[in-house]
Amino acid sequence: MTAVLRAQGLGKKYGRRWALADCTLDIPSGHVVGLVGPNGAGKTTLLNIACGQLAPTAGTIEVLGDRPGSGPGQLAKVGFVAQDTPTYAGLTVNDHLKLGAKLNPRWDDALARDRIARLGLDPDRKAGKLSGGQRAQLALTLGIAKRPELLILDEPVAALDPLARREFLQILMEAAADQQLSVILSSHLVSDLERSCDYLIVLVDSRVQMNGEVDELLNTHHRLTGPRRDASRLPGDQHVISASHTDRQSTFIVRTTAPIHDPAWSVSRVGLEDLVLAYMSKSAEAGSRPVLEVQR
Ligand SMILES: Nc1ncnc2c1ncn2[C@@H]1O[C@H](COP(=O)(O)OP(=O)(O)OP(=O)(O)O)[C@@H](O)[C@H]1O
Repeated sequence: MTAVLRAQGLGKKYGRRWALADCTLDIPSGHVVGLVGPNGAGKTTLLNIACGQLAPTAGTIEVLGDRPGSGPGQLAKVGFVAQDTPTYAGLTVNDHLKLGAKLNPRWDDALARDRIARLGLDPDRKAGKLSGGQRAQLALTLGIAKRPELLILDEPVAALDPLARREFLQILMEAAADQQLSVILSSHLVSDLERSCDYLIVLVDSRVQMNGEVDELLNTHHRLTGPRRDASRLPGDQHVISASHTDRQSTFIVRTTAPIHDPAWSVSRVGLEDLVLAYMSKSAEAGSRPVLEVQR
């Protein structure tokens, strides 16, 4: 399957500090990809590089087989909705659609107008007079009607109420299914990503800590609970992601593709949110950063 994004040793440095370091990813097409990580982890940096707005300091990146922003053909294939879902305050909804039609060679006007009608947005209303949620929906409509092969969204739901968030993600998932669109979406809200994404990247402290298809990640991570034991006594093929102990009991989250036969352990599945938190905690313990607060 073609890679939607392929990065090798990708990095971006501001002054002496790496905003993104040694990032190697190979994301197959046809996925809704969730990108999660604490504030300052490097998510926006990665997404800005992927859409061609930032040049990397190190490494290579290909998006849909080309260097990001390498020409009109590549730009037409990639849609980007930036973090603050930018719209032009002085232009009406209708003006935005006309602008979209002018600027995008694959523009689907019928789709754009249908979505605006479904959302109940007044075409004559200026974007500056829309609510934050309505502006986000307008920005998403522009992104979808551009008919890109890849739509990149940087925290698009941050300002939305829970219902608007759900509707927004619903529209996104419908578009991904109907248009065979690949999506990369950053968010702090793991529960939203759990509902909408089938591929996950966890980025902490400028580095990719975990990435892969959600089903595969859930199938290869296990919570082991049993009599207290040191992590060094676990089999070598059980990679320990997190460990906690009481006087008598140990709980580990491990990653392994091998079956777990040890009868001392009670083995259970790990939910996506716990898994994300385990990787974030692991990274926070290794460094000095606080763990991200994951909101519900
Ligand atoms: N223009 C810039 N100049 C200097 N440093 C920057 C610049 N942009 C980002 N950084 C730094 O790079 C790091 C990564 O920032 P980035 O915006 O990519 O993180 P993020 O994961 O998107 O964070 P958030 O969740 O808060 O949006 C941070 O330490 C940030 O301070």
